[in-house]
Amino acid sequence: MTFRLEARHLACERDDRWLFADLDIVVGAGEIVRIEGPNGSGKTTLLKILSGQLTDYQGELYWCDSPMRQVRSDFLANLLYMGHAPGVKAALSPLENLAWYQALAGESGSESARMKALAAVGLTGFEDIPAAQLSAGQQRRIALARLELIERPLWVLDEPFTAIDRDGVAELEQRLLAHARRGGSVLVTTHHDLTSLGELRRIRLGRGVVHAGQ
Ligand SMILES: Nc1ncnc2c1ncn2[C@@H]1O[C@H](COP(=O)(O)OP(=O)(O)OP(=O)(O)O)[C@@H](O)[C@H]1O
Repeated sequence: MTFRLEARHLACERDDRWLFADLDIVVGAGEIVRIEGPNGSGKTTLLKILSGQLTDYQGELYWCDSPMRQVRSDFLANLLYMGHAPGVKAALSPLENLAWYQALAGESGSESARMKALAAVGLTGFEDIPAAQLSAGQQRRIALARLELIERPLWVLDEPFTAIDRDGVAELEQRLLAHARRGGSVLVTTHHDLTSLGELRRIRLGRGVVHAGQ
């Protein structure tokens, strides 16, 4: 699996303030890259630009060395994006939510695969309970089950550890590591330490000042 997401001279302005400017990013197979910065520094905005959800920016995006606008559907077929809200339908059970995610991804999948994914995130026994009746951490775990269920090489994860307990954080860290070791890559924002992942590539955003680097 070889692939490469690249941003060149990326810049984005909000309310007459540059969130970042002249930002160069390359993410290749097997890499975990952490986007850092204080609240309001532009992490979510950057992830939305990199995942093709926002177009009001300057600079160029490339997927596997081709301009993004020429290969957008190929890029999206390789992307799994998780926003900072869990994106769970409250009236649906965990099993139904996973079927919904699969439908959105253009996949049908089997119930046994969905059960396995829910077991992997600690939701065995809760498969048929409406998500509205589950805790915030359990709802987040439904969303995280996507990482088990839908195979995509590039993960873009905005605060995936929110509401997750300590054991869950450790498990998710290992999941990110395993994905990178299999040749996948991860772009992640988090306020957690991620100590078990060792030295990560970091991109630091600051208030109106850009600190980009390894
Ligand atoms: N659609 C929008 N219109 C105008 N301003 C916006 C919009 N979206 C975000 N902003 C502003 O851009 C700035 C960056 O927001 P963003 O959500 O990217 O920050 P963040 O680093 O992810 O913050 P946090 O750590 O709090 O999640 C904020 O000041 C926000 O108010």
